[in-house]
Amino acid sequence: MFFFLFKVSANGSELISLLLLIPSKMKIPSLLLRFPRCYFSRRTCLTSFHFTSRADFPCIESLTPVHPYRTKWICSSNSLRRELCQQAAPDQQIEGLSDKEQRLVDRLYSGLIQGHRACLAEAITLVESTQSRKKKIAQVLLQKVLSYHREQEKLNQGKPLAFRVGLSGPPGAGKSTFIECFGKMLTERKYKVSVLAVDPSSSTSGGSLLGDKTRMTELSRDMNAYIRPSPTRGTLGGVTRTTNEAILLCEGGGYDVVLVETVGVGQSEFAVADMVDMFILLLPPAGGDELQGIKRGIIEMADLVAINKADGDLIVPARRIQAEYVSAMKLLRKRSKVWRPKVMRISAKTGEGISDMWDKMTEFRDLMLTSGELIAKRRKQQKVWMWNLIQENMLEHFRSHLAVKDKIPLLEEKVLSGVLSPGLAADLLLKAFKDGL
Ligand SMILES: Nc1nc2c(ncn2[C@@H]2O[C@H](COP(=O)(O)OP(=O)(O)OP(=O)(O)O)[C@@H](O)[C@H]2O)c(=O)[nH]1
Repeated sequence: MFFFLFKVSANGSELISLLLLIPSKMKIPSLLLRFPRCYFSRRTCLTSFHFTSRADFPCIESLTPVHPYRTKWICSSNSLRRELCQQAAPDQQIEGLSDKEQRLVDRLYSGLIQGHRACLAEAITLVESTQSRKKKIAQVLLQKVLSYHREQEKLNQGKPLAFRVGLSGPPGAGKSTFIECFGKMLTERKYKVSVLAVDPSSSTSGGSLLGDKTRMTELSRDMNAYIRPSPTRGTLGGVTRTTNEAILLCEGGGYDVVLVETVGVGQSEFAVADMVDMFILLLPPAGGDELQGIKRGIIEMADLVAINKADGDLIVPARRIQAEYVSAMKLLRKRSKVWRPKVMRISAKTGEGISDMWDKMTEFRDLMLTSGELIAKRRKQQKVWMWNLIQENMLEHFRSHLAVKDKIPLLEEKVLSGVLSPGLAADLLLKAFKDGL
């Protein structure tokens, strides 16, 4: 037997929340977990569900509150259960999952939004899976997390739940030292921080540049931080899919700042710039020659350039590099009406400038938010995400299609030996694919 409490607004028109009292050791009924508009956080013996409007639950139309915070017992578990069953939106209904898979989704979803790190880790592993069945389960989970997101953002007056920050820089720029220092500063200020390290090298070299366990040792022990290396299987599409989804899961897990780290010498940072609110480039105090690996385009994407290691003997070169970047960035095309990219000096080792950098970052976020640019950017990113996924899946589908699979090596060989032009080979493959559809 459960008991329900409703909290209503002063004029009675808004249902603020529904509290469901469940003994702390009792399992949350899976039916409630499945319902897309149910949100809960277990507090000792209380589990609360938040709804945005009374319209969500017509059965309480007759409720007349006398006090803004008046609570009222309203119905038994059975009547709410009936209503939940009727209201589950068709697009949210989970079809084709076995009971076991359904239980997995429910468990991960409930653990995730209650902030359990183990569930977040398991959920990210699920979205990273390449197995088609697991991919399907992951999509169901993500859909639930997305609905949760939407509702939480509504409750937050439309403001995004988390600040998504991309961080890139060449190897040795001091990224891990910076994240350790920056992350600790944020957790001390009571923020929850997650770090997703996108490491395109891990699939090809077998080793991991960013996933190294010795990096960020202090932060990884911090209960308010979550660090996750994210292998991408070498494809850009892999970065897009798994990282975007991991960001969403971290936000669902209640992380206020989601930091996405890339090495800065490949293509992945371009993909990452398309999924974050702010893109930061971390550079060592070194001149052009030493930074050859850094692509020019990356500098153009930066909202903030931080020249690291501005301490000791390196202060002078750091000042010089800062001045160089300030003038170089003046020549870049303006990407925002409210923000001009900044160049700052910091020292991840001494912590100097890190707090100022956070101030600049929040200034950026606030300006972008009030001007509407942040929301517009996120919307655009959703579209880019969709098309990147289509591109990736289409290519996979194309390569493995029976009509072309066997022809590919032969035609590639002919193109390599110069017998066939690339254009003609592509036409032949595309025709075979279309005919085989
Ligand atoms: N003087 C000084 N050294 C620093 C600073 N930040 C990092 N370092 C040093 O720079 C070296 C590289 O730092 P990391 O944090 O490992 O750099 P990274 O960018 O994560 O490098 P990868 O893991 O190779 O990508 C280490 O020896 C750090 O001690 C800084 O602010 N000042």
